[in-house]
Amino acid sequence: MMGAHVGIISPSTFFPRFPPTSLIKTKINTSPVCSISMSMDPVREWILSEGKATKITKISPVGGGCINLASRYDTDSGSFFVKTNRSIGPSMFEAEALGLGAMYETGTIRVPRPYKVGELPTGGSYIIMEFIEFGASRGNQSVLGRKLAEMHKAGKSSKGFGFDVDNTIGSTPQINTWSSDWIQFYGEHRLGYQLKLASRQYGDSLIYERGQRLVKSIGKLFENVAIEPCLLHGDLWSGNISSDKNGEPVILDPACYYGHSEAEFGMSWCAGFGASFYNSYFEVMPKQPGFEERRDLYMLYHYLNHYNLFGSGYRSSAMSIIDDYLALLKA
Ligand SMILES: Nc1ncnc2c1ncn2[C@@H]1O[C@H](COP(=O)(O)OP(=O)(O)OP(=O)(O)O)[C@@H](O)[C@H]1O
Repeated sequence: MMGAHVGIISPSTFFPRFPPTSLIKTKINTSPVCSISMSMDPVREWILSEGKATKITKISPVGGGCINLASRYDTDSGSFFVKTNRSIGPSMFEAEALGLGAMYETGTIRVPRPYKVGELPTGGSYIIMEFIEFGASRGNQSVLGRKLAEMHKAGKSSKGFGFDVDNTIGSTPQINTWSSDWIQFYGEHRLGYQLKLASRQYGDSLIYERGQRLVKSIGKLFENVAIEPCLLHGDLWSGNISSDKNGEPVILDPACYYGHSEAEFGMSWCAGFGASFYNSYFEVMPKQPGFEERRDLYMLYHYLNHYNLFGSGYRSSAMSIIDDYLALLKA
């Protein structure tokens, strides 16, 4: 999927709101008042040109995020969701838009359609995407499981495991260098990266050494398993799962890459997936041999990330997963 699509999508255009006009050079209103305000405000400029609005009727703050400032723009052409970050360049939002775009293109689970990423004239960056009106409930677990599995099934990669850009998991860099070997990819770019970070920032040589010993032995957990790269949301926990007004599940705020489908459950300790979720998921993506034995391995990445992001409260969870595997694998 990624190989087929992202290569041809320019990060500066992503998914134009109205595809037929996407190749037509945008006609910008050049009346004196507008040209001053629009050049100072690229979000407004995009909404009033490619967004096909003639007026913005209301801008309201949207709470809930930690990293960025989020707003809803109501216009005579519908509503837009905009995130801005005053201190960092557009690469974070470009990666988010590429991830949303890749998931959107599978035509499976609902995700906001990304429209535009760019730099703010005063420094920082923005992303404009489809505004989704969320419903009251968290949505149907069984539908969520099925749609997620459909996304995993549809989102294929011809480049192996990885993604076209690096992105972030929380605020930690997530390295997505393409690899044809999942075990190498997961060992080096997921576990290995977090272990190095823990060693560097906390001087935690114990977790580093034991973790690296585990990395060398994880191959045994994948015997007789065929692993295909699947498009993953990458950070699927309850804060990134919602439902629209019709009760359809929506997933947000991804850290996408192509990986083993089971890695999607690495945040399941914060996701509240129940039996109906897994039953529906496995009807579409059958459970592979050894699934249960790999569950903690996939959680380990996220526990290590939480340790690196939030401190020692998560160290013991990560360490006990490592120790249990070292004992199981006699490593
Ligand atoms: N497309 C959307 N349409 C409407 N509301 C959205 C949309 N995307 C996100 N939201 C709402 O805006 C809030 C903030 O968005 P998000 O979580 O993406 O912010 P963030 O600061 O980038 O991320 P983080 O949660 O990692 O801090 C979310 O909690 C959600 O309620």
